[in-house]
Amino acid sequence: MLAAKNIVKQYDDLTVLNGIDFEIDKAQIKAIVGPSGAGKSTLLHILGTLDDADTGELVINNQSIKGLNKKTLSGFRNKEIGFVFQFHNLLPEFTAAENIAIPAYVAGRKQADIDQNVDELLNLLDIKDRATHKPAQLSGGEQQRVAVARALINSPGIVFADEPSGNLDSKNAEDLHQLFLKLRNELGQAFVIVTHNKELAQMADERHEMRDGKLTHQL
Ligand SMILES: Nc1ncnc2c1ncn2[C@@H]1O[C@H](COP(=O)(O)OP(=O)(O)OP(=O)(O)O)[C@@H](O)[C@H]1O
Repeated sequence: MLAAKNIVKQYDDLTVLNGIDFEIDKAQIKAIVGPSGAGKSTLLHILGTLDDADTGELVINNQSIKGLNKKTLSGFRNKEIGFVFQFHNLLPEFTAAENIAIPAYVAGRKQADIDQNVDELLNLLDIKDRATHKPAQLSGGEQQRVAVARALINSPGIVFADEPSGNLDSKNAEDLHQLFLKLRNELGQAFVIVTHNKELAQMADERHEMRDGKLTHQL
C-alpha cells in the first residue's frame, strides 16, 4: 500500500529525518509517537506527499512519487490519500455535507455518485442529522467526524491523521478512536496516526517512536 525507504529531511543544519523506512498495508493502523519537535509531523507530511524529502523513495499503491509534476501529484493525492488534522479545517461557509463532498468535486466525480457517497458516509459516521449544519453549529466531535468523512470520500488507500483527538475531550476522543477501528474493520481502511494520546497509540496495530531522526518499533 505504502512503502518509504531511507527518507532524509534537513532544515538548514537540523537533520529532522535521518533515514526513515516505513511501510503500511491495507487494514492496518500504525501510530507514530515521540517527543515534541522530533519530526512526526514532518514525516507525516512527506509520507502524505504534502512535502518533499531531500532524499529517499516513496511508493504509494505501486506508484513512485518521484518525478510526478505538481498537477499530477495533487490529483493523485486527492484520490489516494485522506488527511485528518487536529483542527478539523472545515470550510465555515459550507454545510457538513458540502464539506464532505469537496474532494469528490475536485476529483471531477458525477453529482449523483457524490450525493450517494456523502449519504453513505453520513450514515456510517452517524452524522446524518447534522448534514445541513455548518461547522460552527456542530460539536467538536461532530466536526471531527465530518473531517473524517471528507478524508474518506474518494476511498483513499490511506488516511493520515495528525493529533486527530488532540482538540477533543476524553469522551469524544474515545469515540473517534472507536471510529478508526470500525473503519479499519469494515472498510479495510489504513491509518497512520501521529499522537500524544496513549490510549490512541495503544489501540494501533503497531507503534513507532520518532526520536533523534530515527523511527523505532515499539511494542
Ligand atoms: N519549515 C520548517 N523550517 C525549519 N524548521 C522546521 C520546519 N518545519 C519543522 N521544522 C523543525 O523541524 C523539527 C520537527 O518538527 P515537527 O513539527 O515535525 O515535530 P513534531 O514531532 O511533529 O512536533 P510536535 O509533537 O510538537 O507537533 C522541529 O525542530 C521544527 O522546529
